[in-house]
Amino acid sequence: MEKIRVAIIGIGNCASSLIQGIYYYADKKPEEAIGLMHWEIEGYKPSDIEVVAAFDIDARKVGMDVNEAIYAPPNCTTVFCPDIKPSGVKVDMGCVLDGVAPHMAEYPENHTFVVSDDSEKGKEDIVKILQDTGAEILLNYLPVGSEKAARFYAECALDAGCAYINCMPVFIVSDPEWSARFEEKGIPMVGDDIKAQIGATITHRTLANLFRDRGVELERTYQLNTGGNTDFLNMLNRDRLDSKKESKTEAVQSVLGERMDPENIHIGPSDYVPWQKDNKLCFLRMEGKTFGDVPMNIELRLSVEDSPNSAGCVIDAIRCCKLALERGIGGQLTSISAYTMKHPPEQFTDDEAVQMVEEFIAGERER
Ligand SMILES: O=P(O)(O)OC[C@H]1O[C@@H](O)[C@H](O)[C@@H](O)[C@@H]1O
Repeated sequence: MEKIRVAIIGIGNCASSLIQGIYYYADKKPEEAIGLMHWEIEGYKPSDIEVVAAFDIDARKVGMDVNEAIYAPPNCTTVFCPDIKPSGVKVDMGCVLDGVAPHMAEYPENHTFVVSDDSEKGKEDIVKILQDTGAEILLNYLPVGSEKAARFYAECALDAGCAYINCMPVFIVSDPEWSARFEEKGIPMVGDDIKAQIGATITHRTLANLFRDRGVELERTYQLNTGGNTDFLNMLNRDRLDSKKESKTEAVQSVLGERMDPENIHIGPSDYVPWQKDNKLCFLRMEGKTFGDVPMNIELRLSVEDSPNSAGCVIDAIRCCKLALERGIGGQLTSISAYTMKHPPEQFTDDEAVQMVEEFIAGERER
């Protein structure tokens, strides 16, 4: 099978889980493969993904082989595939822009953040690397709040002719102007903001759907999230959270039909607890009224390792993106975006999205 050539921006925990997964599933038989939504997508297995370029700005990773950088601090996710051989792909210094929150340098030792003193790359350098390495897909794992950097790399993807998968909450794929530019060039895009396999968002959406289907009005709800990875540390800076909150809230609101009064819905990252490392806890409460106007509520606590939970969706987004490249489809990929992203171009229920993805894979729907 032909390889799917991917370039990654941000070699943090999410990239670590994804790359570990590529190797982890390589020597598995389909019947042994646990944790995948699809073993094969039109013949593409997880191990058909190849990382051909990598960008970061942290001195602890730049210059290192990408297969070693995935275990370097501050990465702290579970290692389920140790001792991966070097790939020969070095982590290149990227472009900083707003990719680092100012408070990052102030945090405890394992998070002490030092920007590499390698010279920053400009757009032309990055486009050249993408072209020289034959990258077909550019995967964006920048930190929440990197509005300028996310758009900068999207421009690089456009110039290099690479598909763009946007795993974080800057609205690019869901923006019709950006999508039109990608469509014009025949380049597909998937986004925005990854929705984990069994994460806070899909759990909250599923329960909201249940309330709606069973005629129970959801009157008040919150979703509080804590974690100890760099994502949660970064999100201590409230100024970086606008699009994150919008993405997460809209993902739940969209299932309800009627919009809730913003006072009655509170969803967002809530605190950084260093010892939790990549373990994310989500505390959910939903209050409603059943038959006869009688009140009820649900309290739920979800505990997941954040990054493998994200990789389980990205592994399918990459393979669907490859199908679009082969089929010459440019612009927003509606079905896989609705299935794997919190803020897709168009929201569908998760049941509808799963069906749409199967139709897309089978070639029965264009996007
Ligand atoms: O649990 P949710 O709401 O689906 O969100 C999950 C994802 O949200 C993203 O914003 C994080 O960067 C990922 O690490 C994470 O897996």
